[in-house]
Amino acid sequence: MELVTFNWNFTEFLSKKDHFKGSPYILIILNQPIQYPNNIFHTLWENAYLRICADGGANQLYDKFEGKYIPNYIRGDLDSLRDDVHQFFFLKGTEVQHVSEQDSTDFMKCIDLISIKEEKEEVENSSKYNVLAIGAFGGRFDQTMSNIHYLYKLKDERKIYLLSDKNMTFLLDKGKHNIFCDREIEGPACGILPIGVQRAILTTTGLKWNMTNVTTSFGVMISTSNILINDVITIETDVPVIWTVELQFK
Ligand SMILES: Nc1ncnc2c1ncn2[C@@H]1O[C@H](COP(=O)(O)OP(=O)(O)OP(=O)(O)O)[C@@H](O)[C@H]1O
Ligand SMILES: Cc1ncc(C[n+]2csc(CCO)c2C)c(N)n1
Repeated sequence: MELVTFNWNFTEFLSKKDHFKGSPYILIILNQPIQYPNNIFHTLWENAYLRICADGGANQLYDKFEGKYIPNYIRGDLDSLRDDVHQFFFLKGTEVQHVSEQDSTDFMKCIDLISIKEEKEEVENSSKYNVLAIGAFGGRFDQTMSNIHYLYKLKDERKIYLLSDKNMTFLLDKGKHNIFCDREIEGPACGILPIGVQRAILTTTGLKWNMTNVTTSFGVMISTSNILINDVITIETDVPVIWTVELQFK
């Protein structure tokens, strides 16, 4: 059977607003310090169709930029959102949504909001918004793993890019992938992680250590500390795996 081909181009999100031709995306700000250079954050913010803070993500936005950027929504169980930040953004017109349910994270609650809006706007399945979630990796390993878990849960729904200032990560579903890299920003280090699967059979091009029908599996062999050597990386996988690449903003 013909394998599905997917194309990925993260750096299109970094083109200046007037030149942005990528698919529309929604920016979710998670609760980790915002450490991008200001111009990079500004571009990610400006290019986004909507901006949502997951609970304490609003504290990070407020502390870093002192109210220069006003999100459309703050959503979560609101156990991390500070009162002063709540009050400030509320008065500036942000819609603050309290969802008390304790079986999904604030990140997932933000994705739920996107689905609710898409349903209302009658967005077709093929045009669902991509998501760029910043602050996805950091102190707590359970939070980091939960963010990755949602890549699996939502893989048939939309493209989700998990970001920190040092990493960019997304899920490669079963099939063929062309990953277009801007090596001024992405790499050199990268990895392909067979998380959530027994094993993955991988074939790659564009890496220093390529694989041809290699079985990778935790406890046996996984490809980490690999190196980008082309601007286009191709990866074929028989099951979903995680692609991760380091970022360097100069
Ligand atoms: N240390 C971390 N590493 C990675 N992601 C994080 C971390 N801390 C928070 N996040 C992300 O930010 C979101 C909002 O986090 P926040 O700290 O405001 O709420 P929380 O109550 O600790 O988390 P939750 O209720 O979602 O479990 C989380 O859902 C998660 O996706
Ligand atoms: C088996 C199981 N483990 C942990 C939690 C707790 N939990 C999961 S997500 C979340 C965050 C809510 O903002 C919390 C508290 C649960 N419900 N079920």
